[in-house]
Amino acid sequence: MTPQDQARAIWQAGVDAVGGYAATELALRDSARPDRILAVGKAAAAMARAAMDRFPGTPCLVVTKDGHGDGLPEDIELIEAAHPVPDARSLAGGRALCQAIETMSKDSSLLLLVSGGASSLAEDLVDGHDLDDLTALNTRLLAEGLDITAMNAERRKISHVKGGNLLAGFKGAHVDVLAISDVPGDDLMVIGSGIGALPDHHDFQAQARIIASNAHARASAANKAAELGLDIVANSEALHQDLPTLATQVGAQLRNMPRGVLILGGEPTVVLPENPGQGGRNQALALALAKEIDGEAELTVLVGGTDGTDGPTDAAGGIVDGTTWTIAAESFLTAADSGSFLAQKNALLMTGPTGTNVMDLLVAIRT
Ligand SMILES: Nc1ncnc2c1ncn2[C@@H]1O[C@H](COP(=O)(O)OP(=O)(O)OP(=O)(O)O)[C@@H](O)[C@H]1O
Ligand SMILES: O=C(O)[C@H](O)CO
Repeated sequence: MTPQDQARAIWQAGVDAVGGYAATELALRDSARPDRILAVGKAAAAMARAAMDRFPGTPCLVVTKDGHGDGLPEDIELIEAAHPVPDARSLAGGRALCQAIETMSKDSSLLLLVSGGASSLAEDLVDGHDLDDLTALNTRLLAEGLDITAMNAERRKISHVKGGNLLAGFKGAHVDVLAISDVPGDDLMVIGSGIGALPDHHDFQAQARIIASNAHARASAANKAAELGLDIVANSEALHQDLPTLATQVGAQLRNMPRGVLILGGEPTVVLPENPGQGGRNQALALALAKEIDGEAELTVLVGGTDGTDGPTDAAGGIVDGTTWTIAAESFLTAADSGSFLAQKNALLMTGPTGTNVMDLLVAIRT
């Protein structure tokens, strides 16, 4: 196995361990049949499939990202919408979720399946705001280098579904919320801007559980590395700063690491130029790290979004080594066009939607 194959296998083991289907299936093992299933987020289709296999025939609505609902059975109602910047279908998704909840009867029970991406995919705006405001807000937030906690605090301010507002409309008896976390601290008020958060005051019985997270993925990635006979040099959720700072820090860590595997999770923040090129956080970090490890023949670094789609691209991330960087790469890095450079070098990580979303995962190997 080449170091590149090993890095791919370790990353994939991490992602597989937090698959939306398996995590939901496990979580529902002892649950009673709900009257309605609603699923929203990038992992919504996988989570809904598991719920429908467990409770066939239950009315089910999935609101997910374009292409992420492919192949869903016809008895599941599907709304696909834009991500990371919402579109009119996001408003349709938000309204459909609200309507589904508001029409539930007094003694009914709801299963709500939440995963990251929901902030963009489902929205119902408070009075005085329209789609133009929504897209402008999101475009600005995505370019400003804010972390997800700060970004989602802004998104909640104009939303009728976020911050516990969706479940505030539930007049039934019981709600079970299962969430896959793609935020630091696994806070339900931040995942999807709190679309699955419980309102401050409610009369229904409620259970809310985080069923998969970045920590789960990293633990399984580390198990895979051990299985491959590699030493774990470090395993932590450390990717939470702005990209240039992180590239410098992780770059130094990589240059100094002994033989073995380094596993890092998290979500770097990115400040974008006015007209960004083709890329995403993971591709940008991979390319910035290629510069840091230029000439280090024993190092291979894979950086990938666990959802399988990095920024507004089809790639999940990038895989680089000590030979990837060239002088020409500098202008791609500056123009936020890392994807174009990595594509030329055949260094893109392509997985397609993975059925989960637990932030980003970096796997570095020194042979
Ligand atoms: N050309 C680019 N180069 C680098 N980063 C980019 C580029 N275009 C967009 N981004 C970044 O991609 C991120 C949004 O895309 P992505 O879907 O991967 O994020 P996400 O955090 O996984 O979304 P969510 O949290 O809603 O699931 C933002 O951080 C944005 O700044
Ligand atoms: O949708 C969102 O807000 C992010 O993915 C965090 O959950």
